[in-house]
Amino acid sequence: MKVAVLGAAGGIGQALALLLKTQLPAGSTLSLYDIAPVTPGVAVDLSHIPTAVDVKGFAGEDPTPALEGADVVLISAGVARKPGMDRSDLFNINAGIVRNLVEKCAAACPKALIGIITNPVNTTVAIAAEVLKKAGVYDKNRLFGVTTLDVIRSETFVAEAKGLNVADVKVPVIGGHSGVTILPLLSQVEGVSFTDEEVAALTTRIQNAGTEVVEAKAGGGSATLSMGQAACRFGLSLVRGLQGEANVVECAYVDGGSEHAEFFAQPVVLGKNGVEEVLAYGEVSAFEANARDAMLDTLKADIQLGIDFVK
Ligand SMILES: NC(=O)C1=CN([C@@H]2O[C@H](COP(=O)(O)OP(=O)(O)OC[C@H]3O[C@@H](n4cnc5c(N)ncnc54)[C@H](O)[C@@H]3O)[C@@H](O)[C@H]2O)C=CC1
Ligand SMILES: O=C([O-])CC(=O)C(=O)O
Repeated sequence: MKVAVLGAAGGIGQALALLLKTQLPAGSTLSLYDIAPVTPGVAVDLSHIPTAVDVKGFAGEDPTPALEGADVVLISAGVARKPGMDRSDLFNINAGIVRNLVEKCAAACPKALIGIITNPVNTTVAIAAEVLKKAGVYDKNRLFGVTTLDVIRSETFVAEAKGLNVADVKVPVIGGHSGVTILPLLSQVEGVSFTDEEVAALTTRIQNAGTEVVEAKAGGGSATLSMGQAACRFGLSLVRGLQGEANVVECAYVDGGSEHAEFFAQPVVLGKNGVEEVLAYGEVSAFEANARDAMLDTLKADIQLGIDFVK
């Protein structure tokens, strides 16, 4: 199994690379790429960790050598938020970065599963899809917006609020990955009930959790370590699916035929070809149905921005 990380010298990229070096199946190759010249050094550093995962590092303008033969590509290349910025403020720089990198993926590894971490995810995934369509290699089952951080935050905050063992808490998160488009389905958490006030407060905290980190880091960037963990969980799930493991389920932002929008985060079963099955997200509360309907104009506008950028 070959996993490529693009943006590998960054805050997320380095954390993710470390976790993958220690957790990918034996015999895997971890391929690190970033424009930053330090990247081969990051690979040398990781290569001294005694696991059966081969690490290679590439820098410079062209990611192609890092991408050849990749089964999974995780993209975190781009700029991160500073206090006062919204994720959409990253569009001007990150849209072009994602477009250029996905063009290279289309040429070098057209069958790879691609996970987009770079913000604004609601838009960058639409950009990636358009680029792949233009190249004639688009397969909707192989492209993912990585929204796992919203899931792990929800699990953490619910366990804290209710005094639960976090390992037992599962929270589906649907919609997209910014502000009101992030919708945790708290009504589906097993074994607990929440008051209306708790639902409102937890939902708002989960939606603003990225900003919580941006403000706490006070100009030093956004979530990197928790995102490294989230991307590792998602990347390992992609690998487990590719290896034929059954019942690998994650929430992800996909082109899954949703009635709500062209791209929508919801639970999917992962398999040998990426998305094996898009699962219905099930019953929702009245609060959640309202929040879902209220987000759709924002989500659709975010998606259209990405489509228009490439067309
Ligand atoms: N999906 C999600 O849940 C989350 C997404 N993010 C997003 O992830 C992105 C990366 O965040 P960080 O790692 O904290 O930023 P960072 O600034 O620490 O790292 C970004 C890396 O991308 C590299 N880069 C820039 N242009 C490149 C190009 N054309 N090709 C290859 N590499 C390039 C930079 O050299 C840098 O090493 C941001 O857009 C951020 O908003 C952050 C947290 C959560
Ligand atoms: O908020 C940001 O800019 C980074 C991000 O996507 C998150 O932490 O969820």
